Amino acid sequence: MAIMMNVLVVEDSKFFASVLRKAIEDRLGFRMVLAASRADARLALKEHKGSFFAALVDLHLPDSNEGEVVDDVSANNIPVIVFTGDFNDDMREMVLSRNVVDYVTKNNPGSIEYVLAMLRRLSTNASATVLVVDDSKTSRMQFTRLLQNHNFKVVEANGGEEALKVLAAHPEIRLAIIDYHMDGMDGCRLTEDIRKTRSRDKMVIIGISAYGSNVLSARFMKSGASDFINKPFIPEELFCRIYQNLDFIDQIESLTRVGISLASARQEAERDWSGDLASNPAYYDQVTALPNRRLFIDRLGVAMATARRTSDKVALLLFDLDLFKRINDSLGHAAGDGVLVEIASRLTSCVREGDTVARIGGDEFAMILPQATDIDAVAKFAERAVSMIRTPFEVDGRDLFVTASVGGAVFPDDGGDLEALIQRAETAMYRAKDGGRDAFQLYAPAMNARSMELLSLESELRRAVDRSEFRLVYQGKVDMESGQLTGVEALIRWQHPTLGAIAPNDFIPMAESLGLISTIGTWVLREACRQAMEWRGKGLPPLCVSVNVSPRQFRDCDVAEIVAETLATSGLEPHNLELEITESLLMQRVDEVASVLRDLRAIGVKVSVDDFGTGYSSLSYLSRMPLDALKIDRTFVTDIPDAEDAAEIVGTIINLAHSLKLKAVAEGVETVAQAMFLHQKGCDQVQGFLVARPMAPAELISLMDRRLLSII
Ligand SMILES: Nc1nc2c(ncn2[C@@H]2O[C@@H]3COP(=O)(O)O[C@H]4[C@@H](O)[C@H](n5cnc6c(=O)[nH]c(N)nc65)O[C@@H]4COP(=O)(O)O[C@H]3[C@H]2O)c(=O)[nH]1
Repeated sequence: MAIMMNVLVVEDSKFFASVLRKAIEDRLGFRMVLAASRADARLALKEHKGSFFAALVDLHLPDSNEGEVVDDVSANNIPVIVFTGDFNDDMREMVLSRNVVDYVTKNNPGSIEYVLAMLRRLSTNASATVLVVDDSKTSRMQFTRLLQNHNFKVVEANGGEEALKVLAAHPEIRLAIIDYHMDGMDGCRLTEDIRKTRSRDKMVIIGISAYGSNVLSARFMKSGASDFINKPFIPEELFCRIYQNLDFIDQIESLTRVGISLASARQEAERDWSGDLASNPAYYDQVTALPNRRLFIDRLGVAMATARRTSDKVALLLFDLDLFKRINDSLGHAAGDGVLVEIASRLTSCVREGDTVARIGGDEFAMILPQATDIDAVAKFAERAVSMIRTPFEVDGRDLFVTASVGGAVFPDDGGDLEALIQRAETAMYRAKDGGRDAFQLYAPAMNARSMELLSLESELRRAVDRSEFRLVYQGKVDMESGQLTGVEALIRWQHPTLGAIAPNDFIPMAESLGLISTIGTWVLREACRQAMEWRGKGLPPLCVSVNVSPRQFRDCDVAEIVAETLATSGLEPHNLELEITESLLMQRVDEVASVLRDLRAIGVKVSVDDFGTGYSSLSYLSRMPLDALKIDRTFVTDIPDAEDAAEIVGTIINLAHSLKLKAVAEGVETVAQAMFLHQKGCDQVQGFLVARPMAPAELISLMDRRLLSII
């Protein structure tokens, strides 16, 4: 079917409309259909149904609220670029929550050029087909939705074998996104098989995995993948990689058209860029101008080969920024990019000539230090780098604190080949994270056994759901005035057949990235409500039971509906159920989340914000959300009463909660001194080892009529 190259422009300024018409029609040769109001836009969508490949939408229109036209256009499956005057934070959040392709501020220099480049890209996408290979239907659907937002045509395959058949039937496919973990043929095998077909040597293949990023990335690249992304990722990262790779292949294709072979075309393309190497998107990250993952793998290979000849050592350091996603979620991607640029410049400033600093993933950096004979010096250097990252810096007028977990491994002592060395450095990095983050850890052989265990956990986690290997423990919450139990928090444990009880921090992130969290979360909710009713059946007083709900559950299923259904089935009164949500959820897709929270409030269920203080909540959002309590994060409670900063923060959160008419709950209370400080500051409830450890349901019964805390 021929694609009509029409662009819908919803714009009430005659000046901008005429500038855009000139640019879109004269320079790009597309037809522009203008609508000066929401009413006009609706008419145009009806009259020209199916003919728009993109829409440019101004948010300030005489007859609509911000966002309404975006919704009208998106409902017709047309990719939207928001093109508007000044943006404030609320508008940015609103736009991002609607999955628009991008937003552009009209008066910025170069904004028209940028819009034209995007329209050109969207028109090309309209004829480009992408293959998504994943054996999880939810993941496939998510990729498809994202790609269709950018105008790509998408075909899906449920596994390796099906993918090969689809490729044979669709020669037009230019790009494949392939998950690593699939039953039968894994993603790397599939990539190898695809590359064996001559006609597919120029296809872009992007490998995806939820776990074990750097080792797998090396494996994927060796199998012939063009790039690799770690799940979870932000859509911007995915599209940045897709476009960089498609652009690179376009350059190669234009060279091969004039008779140059693929290998020499690659060299040619590199030479072409050599004047300004750092802007070559195939090898350099476009945000920080550092070498990207592809060039990093290449340089590490060269450093190791050289060291093998000269009997030298090479140190590899992997940096993972702690909780970086929160900065992106809360402050926006521009602030996130600012942080990355600053970190890149700090890391670059401390290396010697011949060392490599690379950005190898969304929040991952790497350093290659050749001739690293003195391991103590490497460790000292890495610790200095960790403390440099920790120094606060200003982004958009705010002071931000970023920390990194760093793992190091040395060639050839810790690993004799690329894959092994990366895997060891990564294992050490995870150990630094597990140990409390903001630290450097050098690889030690004993770590490997644990990391191999965790890798194999992934497939077992899928099976654990069917085999009912989960159980819940309950931790009491105590009222500060009466000292009595007021409620319990349900905490999940995975009872692994050989490894024993596994803590949630070791598998919940994995469950989230594997798309299993909704199934697990629904089980937790049902089991907690059932348990609450069982206690009641034994004649115990009613207790409010709290359940953690991960942000992914809000995205993947209708939480309010599941809650209503569970309450109806179990018979638990709504006011005896509380959902604990994360602070970062409040900052994502604000309107959608607020509406689910309102539905929950209408049912009568309570909602509290967990780990409060670790994100960057905006007060305006907080006051708009129907909430019941703020739970002060354990990291602050640990440091009270002695550390002044923590004491101040805790006091402020308690006051904030009270001024928003919410309860303040402190978690992780371990000492009497902490409890006394919290009481003095007016905290309403406490939870922590001081009053009760998480325990099995039968044990909890003994606490129910005891005074658990006595402050005065
Ligand atoms: N050091 C110290 N620790 C204390 C103290 N009091 C409580 N804790 C621990 O702090 C965590 C409190 O839960 P959370 O902040 O909601 O943090 C939870 C929650 O975010 C998540 N989680 C647990 N169960 C579920 C679940 O069913 N669904 C989801 N989505 N997440 C869950 O995993 C996190 C960790 O859970 P746990 O390992 O059970 O760890 C629990 C608890 O055992 C104390 O005085 N000192």
